Amino acid sequence: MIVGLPKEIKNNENRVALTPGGVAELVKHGHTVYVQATAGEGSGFTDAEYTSAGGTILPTIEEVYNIAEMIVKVKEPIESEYKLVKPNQLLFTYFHFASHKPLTEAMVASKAICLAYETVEKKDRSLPLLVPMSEVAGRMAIQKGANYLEKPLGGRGILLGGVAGVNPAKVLVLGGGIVGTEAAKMAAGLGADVTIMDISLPRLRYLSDILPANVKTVMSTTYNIREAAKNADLIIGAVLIPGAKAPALITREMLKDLKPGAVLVDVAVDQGGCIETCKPTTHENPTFVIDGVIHYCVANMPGAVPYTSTLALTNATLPYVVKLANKGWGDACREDEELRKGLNVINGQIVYKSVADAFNMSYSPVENHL
Ligand SMILES: NC(=O)C1=CN([C@@H]2O[C@H](COP(=O)(O)OP(=O)(O)OC[C@H]3O[C@@H](n4cnc5c(N)ncnc54)[C@H](O)[C@@H]3O)[C@@H](O)[C@H]2O)C=CC1
Ligand SMILES: CC(=O)C(=O)O
Ligand SMILES: [Mg+2]
Repeated sequence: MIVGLPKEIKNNENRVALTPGGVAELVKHGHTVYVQATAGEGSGFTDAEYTSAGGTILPTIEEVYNIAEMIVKVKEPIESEYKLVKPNQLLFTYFHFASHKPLTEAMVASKAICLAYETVEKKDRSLPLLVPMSEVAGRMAIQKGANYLEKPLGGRGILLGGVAGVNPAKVLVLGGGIVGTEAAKMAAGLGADVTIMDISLPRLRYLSDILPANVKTVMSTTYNIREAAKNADLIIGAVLIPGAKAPALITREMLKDLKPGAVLVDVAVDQGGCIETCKPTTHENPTFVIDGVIHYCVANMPGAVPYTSTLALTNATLPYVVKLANKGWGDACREDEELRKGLNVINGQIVYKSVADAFNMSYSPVENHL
């Protein structure tokens, strides 16, 4: 198969979807890989390394999209890329469709095959291609939150861990999945007073077992969220309903009861956010303030730490990339239920129910296309 590796063009997105090692693996299986010039630069990989791994460098993004049967990316195509996507071309990347109608409409119109990293799902319901980036973003959320709590950046001026004789900051984590667990661990490690909420009692039991004593587990209900939010210095949004738009757990109306200078980090922003006032921001301009509360809503947080994120992401994606290249998307998805769950758009039809539901668009079960 002819595989294309474009350079990411989202704001401050420094990751790349294949390392030179990944290219070598595809070449070993008989595939041809075209790499856009400087695609790996942000992650520390030179064009020469891709060439010696067996890849061919192309100067422009247009040439890469034009020649490739499968495009392997990190982030969803942005507007300038929509016109480059071809009918029957396979795109394997994060899409987060349910939070972005224009992207959904553009990919439907393109008649391409969109296989989304974030909905590839194992039998145990875990999301193997989301996990590594959620680990990164969960850990980063506390670094960012601690930073924006500093007075010169507009925050309350409280140190997460406090010091001897002074109370630590209160951190509220909404959602106890991968992002939430990593955030709670980091905040606890810094000595904060942490509360983590989830709607799953078995998950809360597990978290209560593994997390240290300065993390309390609490059932996620509107009442409990409202009470905990009033006292929180830092709130992390980390809920997910796979493929669907996130529920608004912190509403516009709750903001007036929050502490002035409190910080909200809505990691779930890529699925629309679980804080009603959240809208996507960029690494260049990451925050905005409403009612005296700082909002940090960067939709590609791991893009800022590409030396960690590119390796973590490609460790997880490469086996699936090789399988798709070896078998083609049809056979690969027929045989492999995990990959089949990743199919969101096929040839002009939405085949993932919660994406269709998010926009009241028509839905066509994936089985009709395999
Ligand atoms: N902004 C960024 O750069 C990044 C964003 N993300 C996003 O972070 C979000 C979370 O991802 P993961 O932790 O991997 O998901 P996950 O599936 O591991 O965890 C989500 C948790 O939310 C819980 N949940 C669902 N509804 C809830 C409610 N009403 N109240 C409390 N908990 C609720 C679920 O029970 C589950 O435990 C996703 O939207 C993901 O795309 C992930 C990585 C990077
Ligand atoms: C998961 C995701 O959206 C990211 O890593 O940017
Ligand atoms: Mg994202």
